[in-house]
Amino acid sequence: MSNLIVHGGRPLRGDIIPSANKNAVLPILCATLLTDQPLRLIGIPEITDVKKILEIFRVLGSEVTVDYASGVLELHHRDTHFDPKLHHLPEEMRSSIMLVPPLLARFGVARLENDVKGCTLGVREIDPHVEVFQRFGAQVESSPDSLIIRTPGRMQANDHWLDYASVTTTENFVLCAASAEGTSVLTNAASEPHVQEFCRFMAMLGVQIEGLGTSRVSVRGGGPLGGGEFRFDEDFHEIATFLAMGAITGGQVRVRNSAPQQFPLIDRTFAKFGVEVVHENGWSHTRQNGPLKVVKPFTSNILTKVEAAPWPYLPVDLLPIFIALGVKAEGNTMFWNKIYDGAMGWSSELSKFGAHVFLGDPHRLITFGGLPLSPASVESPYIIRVAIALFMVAASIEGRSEIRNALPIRRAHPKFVENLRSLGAVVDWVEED
Ligand SMILES: CC(=O)N[C@H]1[C@@H](OP(=O)(O)OP(=O)(O)OC[C@H]2O[C@@H](n3ccc(=O)[nH]c3=O)[C@H](O)[C@@H]2O)O[C@H](CO)[C@@H](O)[C@@H]1O
Ligand SMILES: C=C(OP(=O)(O)O)C(=O)O
Repeated sequence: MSNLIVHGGRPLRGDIIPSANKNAVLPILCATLLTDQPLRLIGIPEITDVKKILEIFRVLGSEVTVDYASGVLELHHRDTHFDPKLHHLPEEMRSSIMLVPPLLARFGVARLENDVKGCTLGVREIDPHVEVFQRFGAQVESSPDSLIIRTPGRMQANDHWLDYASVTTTENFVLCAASAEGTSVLTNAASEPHVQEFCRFMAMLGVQIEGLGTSRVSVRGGGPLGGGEFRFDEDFHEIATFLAMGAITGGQVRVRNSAPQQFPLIDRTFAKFGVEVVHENGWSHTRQNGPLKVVKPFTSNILTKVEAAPWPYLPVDLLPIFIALGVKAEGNTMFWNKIYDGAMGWSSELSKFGAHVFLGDPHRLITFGGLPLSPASVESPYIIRVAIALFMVAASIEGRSEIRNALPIRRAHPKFVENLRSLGAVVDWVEED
């Protein structure tokens, strides 16, 4: 087990250059397998999920050259082969599911392990994915530990309407549609910034996509796919996270941010805790007047509310970070996770710091913030952003705290501890058997 030890109570200050967004990088890595032409990806982050995907590419015989220091990845899937009896896709990460369409397109068969659930946020359905594969002509067979998916011939273009705007199902639809002859249209498509970034990569490969950033995406596929060079965008999760680190510790962190147009709702959410986010000259920083305080709504008898749902709502992966601010800010806030049914169970860990939180139902949590907090040893579930939120609370409290099982952070944030140290944090990884 990897634990984070932090000696908190120090205001964090300084500049951060954010890394790429794991949830853009991973579908893009999966998509590279569609083409046998050489590719150069710039800004590849050194995170465990990336390493797992690159490892399976090597096992499949692809050429992989990566230099994390310069952030350059060269990929060439020329002599790549796949055998479902021999090759297992990476487990404990959601993105493996997006290797299925390229495997189908190139080898007519894919095998998906059962554990592609990723963070333990509650139900992570695979049925919407299976429906997409079937609509494109795939046959899906269930075995005790995996699914075997086969396409008897070429995938067939089709139209589909999702039950809900699922991020990875939208990406899987685009991946299937890229290989299917003709135009396929997806309605109720997800439109998160990482979905848009992924679609821009697909366009670079030669796929024609319309409706980027909307809930109806049209994909013209079946043509030859090329190679090329692609530079990853900055990760809005990491930008918001480091801004919040500054705010919760009473410091001020400046983060490079080339896409402030993605931030209006994120900024308004910070403002609910008395934190102003300022975007200028390609950078963002926070400003606050004294300790954090929940801003009361004008409507009488309701709580200040933070609602997370598919984009353009507040991204659900940012909710734990704002819950940390809610614990610290004087006043009461209701946090509403409209997506996951099991993403709030960790709230009992917050009480170990002396925080008062109330889990009304699996989707709704109320923080009664601003109480005196003391350092503690807390245990993170396998949820990246929760390990970070627990760290944030700990960093705001004077004394030694421990976040046990904080390893999921390494799935998404390269140099997390190094970045924190550059801001003045006293923090270390400690390994435990
Ligand atoms: C690799 C990757 O990109 N992972 C992200 C992706 O996961 P992922 O694509 O798995 O998330 P989905 O959008 O499919 O949603 C996850 C689950 O939430 C439930 N659900 C979702 C939306 C909805 O309107 N109704 C509903 O019930 C379903 O049970 C679904 O299985 O999107 C999630 C939601 O932004 C993020 O937390 C994950 O970080
Ligand atoms: C939940 C996340 O990732 P995954 O879907 O891969 O578990 C996340 O990035 O916060």
